[in-house]
Amino acid sequence: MTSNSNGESHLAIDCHKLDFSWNQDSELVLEGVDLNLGKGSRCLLIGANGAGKSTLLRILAGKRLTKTRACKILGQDVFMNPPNGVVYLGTEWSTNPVVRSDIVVSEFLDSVGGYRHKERRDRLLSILDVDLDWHMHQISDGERRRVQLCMGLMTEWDVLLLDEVTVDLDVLVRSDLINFLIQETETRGATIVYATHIFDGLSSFPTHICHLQLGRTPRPLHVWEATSGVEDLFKLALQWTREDRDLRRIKEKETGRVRGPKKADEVSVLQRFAAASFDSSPTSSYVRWHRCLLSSKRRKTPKCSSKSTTTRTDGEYSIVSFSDVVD
Ligand SMILES: Nc1ncnc2c1ncn2[C@@H]1O[C@H](COP(=O)(O)OP(=O)(O)OP(=O)(O)O)[C@@H](O)[C@H]1O
Repeated sequence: MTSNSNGESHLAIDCHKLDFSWNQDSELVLEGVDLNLGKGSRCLLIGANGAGKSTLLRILAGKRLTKTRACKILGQDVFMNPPNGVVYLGTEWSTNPVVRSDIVVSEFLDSVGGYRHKERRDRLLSILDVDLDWHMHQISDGERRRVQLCMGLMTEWDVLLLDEVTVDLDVLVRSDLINFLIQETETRGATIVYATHIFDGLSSFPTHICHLQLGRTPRPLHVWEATSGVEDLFKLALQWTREDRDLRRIKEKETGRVRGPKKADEVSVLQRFAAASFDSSPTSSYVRWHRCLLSSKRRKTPKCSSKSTTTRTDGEYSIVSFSDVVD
């Protein structure tokens, strides 16, 4: 780690050869990931779906334990000794029932300390165009996102970890927010890592771009030229994501895994049933499907109204004509 004469780290984020797997015996989801960012950096995290971006951000936020102590923020271990001033904002927040309950925004923000940061809170309320009188259960997804951003950004953070949280903002609010974030890094030396697939309005945002390829960082951090346009950003992301897909296909072929449609003989009985009967009346078919499952569990053999249309295959019932099955 780079440090000054006082032993303080120059790096806001110092992640070295990070490995992570979800279970002890499962494949590594992150392997040898390196991410070193100086204070004041703004890094876009780019990679295909499933590359590990959210996992990495959550590890940096100290929300997931890793076997090795590979990640430091502001010189401190992100899990064992997490530093103050790290804010993580992810998409899962909006699905929490609490933030969809009948609570007024002003009370909600006060409950997380908004009154202590009134000046910043008021600035963010203007930027994010938030009405303090909104009720959380009566606002749109984008409006709820704005409240989340206001809540998360009210305190003076040193490191901000963003996971796709600006995609549902309207273009004006998004643009004002991006300008606010740039200002925060330039005036206070705060650092941002932002995982996104949407690059509109972001060409002036990054100082660096990190490519996360199937859980690895295959190339050094890309230094972004402030003069480059959004098309350059999009082209770069497209090129990297194509590489990711080609590599993934090679890897999957090696292990015999294939995406897309399966061969006919691999399609399960129930899938065949679903395809055959959902076209006419999905709801009643669904109900009948459940009834059949229940009756097959209860009576071992589903009862059929007319000729016997069931045969047993590997402990399951193959339903030839499902409309014949009655409760
Ligand atoms: N709770 C979990 N248990 C097991 N595997 C998981 C879990 N959550 C995610 N994964 C797997 O970890 C890998 C990385 O997921 P992650 O959500 O970090 O990807 P991502 O790059 O953020 O994707 P996206 O762009 O779609 O948001 C994926 O293969 C995913 O299937």
